[in-house]
Amino acid sequence: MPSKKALIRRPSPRLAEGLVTHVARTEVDLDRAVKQWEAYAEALRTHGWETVEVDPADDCPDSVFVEDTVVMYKNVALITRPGAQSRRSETIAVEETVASLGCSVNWIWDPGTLDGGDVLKIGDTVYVGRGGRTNAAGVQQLRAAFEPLGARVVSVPVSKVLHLKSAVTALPDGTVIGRIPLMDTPSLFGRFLHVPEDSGSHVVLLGGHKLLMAASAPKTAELFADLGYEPVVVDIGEFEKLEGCVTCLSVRLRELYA
Ligand SMILES: NC(=O)NCCC[C@H](N)C(=O)O
Repeated sequence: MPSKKALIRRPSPRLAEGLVTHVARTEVDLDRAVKQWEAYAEALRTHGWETVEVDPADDCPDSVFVEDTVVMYKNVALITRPGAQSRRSETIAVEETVASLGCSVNWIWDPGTLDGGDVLKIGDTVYVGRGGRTNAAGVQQLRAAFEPLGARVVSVPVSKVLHLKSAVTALPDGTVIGRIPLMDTPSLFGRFLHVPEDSGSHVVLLGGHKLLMAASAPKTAELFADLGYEPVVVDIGEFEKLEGCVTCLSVRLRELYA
């Protein structure tokens, strides 16, 4: 049965210590970040999503990026084993939350590593980025978890950005959107639309024609509006300083049976 729940996680007081890999570190304003996170959560609720807060992990600077800790396929929650050691304990409370919501739970095990930001689902095709955070064993374990449920798993090399979804996401009709210079192998994706801004590559599908997008991509928002979509714009500038994007701040649970 379709559900509209979205996991979110309050920023840690140590957010400013979050990892940076492909960008230079700039100072993060925690108060502003908390306000941006609250507005992000409000945007989800305004557009019909019930937000479910995972207990905060105050000692984990990157815990607000909850997407990296769990991948949903149907009603199965695959608890990840994040590629960055400092993020491993983030999964504990996430597992408790998804189990309490009635998900079936599965896990990525050592030696596998996988970040949810590397997983892009388009219908039953599950693209997985093999890059800085997700290794070959993680890809194999993802296949083993989801292919028996009907998924077709396509692995994609990622070397230029943090995660696969730092470079590409998809519109409701399945068109992949992104920036060719950020992609290792654009030819792996079928229908592709090049967007004018790096952060325009990221959309969260809110339902219908609504796309949650970052305020830092105004030209892309204009392009999508012109294509008949309805951009819902949020300022996530403090999270972008840590290589976060709109996708990584929530996990939508659409097929719960509870
Ligand atoms: N899925 C995502 O895009 N996650 C962003 C994670 C950013 C965090 N600073 C990290 O490096 O892990």
